[in-house]
Amino acid sequence: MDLKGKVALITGAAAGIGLAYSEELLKHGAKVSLCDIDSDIGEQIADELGAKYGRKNVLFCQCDVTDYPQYEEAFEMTIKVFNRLDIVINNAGVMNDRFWELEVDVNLNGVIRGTLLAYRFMGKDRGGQGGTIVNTASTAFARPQVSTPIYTATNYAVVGLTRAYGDQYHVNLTGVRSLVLCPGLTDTGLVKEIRKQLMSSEYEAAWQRDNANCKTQSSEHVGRALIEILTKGQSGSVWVVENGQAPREWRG
Ligand SMILES: NC(=O)C1=CN([C@@H]2O[C@H](COP(=O)(O)OP(=O)(O)OC[C@H]3O[C@@H](n4cnc5c(N)ncnc54)[C@H](O)[C@@H]3O)[C@@H](O)[C@H]2O)C=CC1
Ligand SMILES: CCCCCC(=O)CC\C=C/C=C/C=C/[C@@H](O)[C@@H](O)CCCC(=O)O
Repeated sequence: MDLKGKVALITGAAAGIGLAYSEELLKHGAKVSLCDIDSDIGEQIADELGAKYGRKNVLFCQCDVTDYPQYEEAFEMTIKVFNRLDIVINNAGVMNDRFWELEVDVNLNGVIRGTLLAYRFMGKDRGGQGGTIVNTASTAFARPQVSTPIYTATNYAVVGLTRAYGDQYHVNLTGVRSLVLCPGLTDTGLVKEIRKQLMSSEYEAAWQRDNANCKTQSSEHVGRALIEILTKGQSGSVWVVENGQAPREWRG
């Protein structure tokens, strides 16, 4: 896929994996709409990336993915500024099973909102030009993270959503392809104080076991993997990126 001149909207773009996706897309000539709930860091990142890759190529939209009207405004603003939309990356996520309703609202409902909006603004059946949706899930969908059952459930659901919408039936109807990228343990700010992010402090032993054989990879590695997946991923495909290795397609 030639990314030059393409426009991508990325959620959770102010930090971690979303930021790495954004920078990699800019390096490949795309324009990015950085969407994040955190406007202080978001504006700062947009300034930094704008200085590096051209101010006209970077936009920041303050947006909470749990709030449909805010999310809708981010789509409208992106299209108003860049005049097109080609790629939607539903990446914003949290990991805290103690606040499980919020976790489900961000990690699953947020992806559903972003997917419905992507079809509305890019779907050929709705007057759009078609495009690509990339969802971020986690390797926890294939190898349950025992310490965080609810976080694990949201990732299962996102993979199911992507596979169903990724079917050729929806591609024929809308001209929109859907893919899912599942990173393994990645060095970001998702875990701040693990003790407070598990449902019970007794789950800490399970957390240690969950991660015992994982090699932490950088978010830049996941960013580079996105470009490979965008180039060769068929609609409905599921991509695992873990231990700093090249992306591999998961076939069940
Ligand atoms: N770090 C890791 O080891 C892994 C992360 N993932 C997934 O990758 C995605 C990104 O996570 P990381 O970059 O690691 O986390 P991070 O915490 O570094 O970045 C997440 C970003 O999302 C934003 N965000 C949080 N709630 C939001 C909301 N309601 N609306 C809009 N933005 C919101 C945050 O402000 C932050 O900028 C998540 O979906 C996570 O589940 C998947 C597998 C492994
Ligand atoms: C085994 C399944 C891996 C699934 C990966 C996830 O989706 C959840 C990972 C969540 C957060 C990862 C954060 C990584 C942080 C690193 O900076 C590193 O500090 C982690 C250290 C682990 C620990 O504290 O024991």
